[in-house]
Amino acid sequence: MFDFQITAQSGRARTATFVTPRGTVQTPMFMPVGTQGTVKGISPQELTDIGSQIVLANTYHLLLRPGPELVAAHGGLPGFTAYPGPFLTDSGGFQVMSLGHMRRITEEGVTFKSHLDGSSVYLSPERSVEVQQALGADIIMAFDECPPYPAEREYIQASLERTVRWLERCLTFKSREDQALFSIVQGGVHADLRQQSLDATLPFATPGFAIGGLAVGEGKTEMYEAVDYTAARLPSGKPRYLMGVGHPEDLVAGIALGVDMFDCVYPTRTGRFGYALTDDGRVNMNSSAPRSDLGPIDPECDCYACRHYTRAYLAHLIRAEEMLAPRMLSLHNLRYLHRLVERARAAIREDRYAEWAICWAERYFKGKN
Ligand SMILES: CNc1nc2c(CCNCC3CCCC3)c3nc(N)[nH]c(=O)c3cc2[nH]1
Repeated sequence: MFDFQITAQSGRARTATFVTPRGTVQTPMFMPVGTQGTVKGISPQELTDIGSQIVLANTYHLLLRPGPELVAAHGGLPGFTAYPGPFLTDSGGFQVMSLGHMRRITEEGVTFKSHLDGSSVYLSPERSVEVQQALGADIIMAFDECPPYPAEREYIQASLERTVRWLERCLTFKSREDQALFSIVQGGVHADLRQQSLDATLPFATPGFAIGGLAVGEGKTEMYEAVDYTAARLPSGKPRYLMGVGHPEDLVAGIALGVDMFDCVYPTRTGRFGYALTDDGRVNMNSSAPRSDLGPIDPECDCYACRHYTRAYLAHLIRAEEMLAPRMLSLHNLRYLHRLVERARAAIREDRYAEWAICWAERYFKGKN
């Protein structure tokens, strides 16, 4: 179980298969985000049709509503959502950080106020693992702290040391053998703190490792430098998961640096806002130009929207505030990212990833200044 086998390599980019209890997946992969047990507006059948493999859900949100007991009563997330999985759940650490003022962090854990009704909620390494075991995901995440950006070096260092102590508590408490717990490397944008987090985290030899603490407002250069440094020092025989990333160019760059797994709300969120991803950049479907365009969003895309609808029809739906619009743009954007990583995997297998990535980027950024 959780066997990770590299099948091809091109520079630091690699393709691999990863065995989970609910299916063997191909990496590099993009994982759609289904915060509340649904990828907003997209059905499980549609997710499968567009090539989704692992879907994410969130401990924080599902703990608050409907509660882990109800999900467990369905046999876990697959029974609850009708998506067969595999599933990955985040530990709630990030969401608590992003709640800002509404939380208090101690060595024991974090107390925060529910964003739903203001009630006091408590998360700790043990409670996070307990909830994730009840939710029944195939991959669960260590309860960590993702420091805010910017943050003092001293804070980042103290935080990463606590995150390692929390990791040990997660592993001590964990009782299910059919779930892989991934540890999370922190350290902000400081190479020496990244190294300290690596030195303390690697000995736990978890089935996979995540690069955390990034995509929180630091510049792209700082993010890529931290990803470059960390990914190169994670074991090559285990999956590397870059949390919360990202835009198409971030996936292409991350794969070049040896990252295998990505998640981000971007494709679905920007789709709901009326933006469509293409190889020529992002298209604003809210503007006037698409209204008279009888072509598809992307002639090279095979998704339902691109096979059935013109840009003009979708622009009409947006202006009419019809719910099919955000659904179809989200579906297309997810398919775009799945196709992007499918093409990346093909380029890796042909050992021409660098050439493919440069060619993709030249076209993608041609329209942008
Ligand atoms: C967007 N940027 C970003 N996201 C991060 C996330 C969240 C990743 N996405 C999770 C899904 C979103 C809702 C359902 C699960 C991070 N998560 C953790 N635990 N630790 C990070 O350092 C961490 C760091 C992150 N940076």
